[in-house]
Amino acid sequence: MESTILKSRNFNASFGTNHVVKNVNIDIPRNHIIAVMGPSGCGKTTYLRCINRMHELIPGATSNGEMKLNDEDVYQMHPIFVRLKIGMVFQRPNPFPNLSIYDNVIAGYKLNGIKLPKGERDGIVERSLTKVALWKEVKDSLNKKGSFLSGGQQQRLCIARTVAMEPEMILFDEPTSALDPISTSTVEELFHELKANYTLVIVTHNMQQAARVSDKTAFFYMGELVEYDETKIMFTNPKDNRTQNYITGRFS
Ligand SMILES: Nc1ncnc2c1ncn2[C@@H]1O[C@H](COP(=O)(O)OP(=O)(O)OP(=O)(O)O)[C@@H](O)[C@H]1O
Repeated sequence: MESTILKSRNFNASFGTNHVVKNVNIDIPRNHIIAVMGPSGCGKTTYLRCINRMHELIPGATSNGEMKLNDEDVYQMHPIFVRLKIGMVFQRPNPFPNLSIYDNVIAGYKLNGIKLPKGERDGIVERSLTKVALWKEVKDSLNKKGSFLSGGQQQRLCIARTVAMEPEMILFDEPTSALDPISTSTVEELFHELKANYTLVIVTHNMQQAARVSDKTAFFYMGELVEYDETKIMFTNPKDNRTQNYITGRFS
């Protein structure tokens, strides 16, 4: 049976007096891919950053409402623990430029002061790079800097860095918008493989991508979650006129 991993109730977020996420109610099922789409400035990224408590890092940013991971209140947990359980991958691949590929994968452990025996570290590096289909490409150059890789490989390295921490959910903020079409399709294929072990929430401006990769789609408009349904339904038979207008390109 489908179980809910993340639940928001009446969730709001603001920057000072600018109320940008309004009363969002959503249930995200485990091991699903959720696409979040909507016009520029509608609060997609802000909502994503509320899920793993990154929003509060911005001075003047506030939020309220319920956000539960496996029925535990995310806002009662230690934020570092939340960010380990709910990893994030950004628009531009951001490997640490001075670290080797190997050290990039285990960077989360080092940053959190977690010391692991060499054998365990080696295992994590190999498993994480294998999960993102990068192991074969880089296994003989693990000591090279991550910045030597192509853009698409760098993004997969960033995903490996997130996966290495064994999160339950991974949030992606326009993860392929800086990539060429071939790298984009490699990353999209990867989403399907990652779904077996993780729940993915992907903010994307690319409607074709949302249609190709996601199980469910959430449409945001002016801070509200206007519609949230099976992706097939969202793209063929949306219930709200605003969703209909957006997917037919009447506004962007
Ligand atoms: N750091 C910030 N400080 C103040 N206001 C911000 C900040 N980041 C975003 N905003 C404002 O919050 C609103 C929502 O922005 P957000 O980035 O969440 O939208 P978005 O839907 O992700 O947009 P885009 O698709 O363009 O990335 C916008 O009005 C934006 O100007």
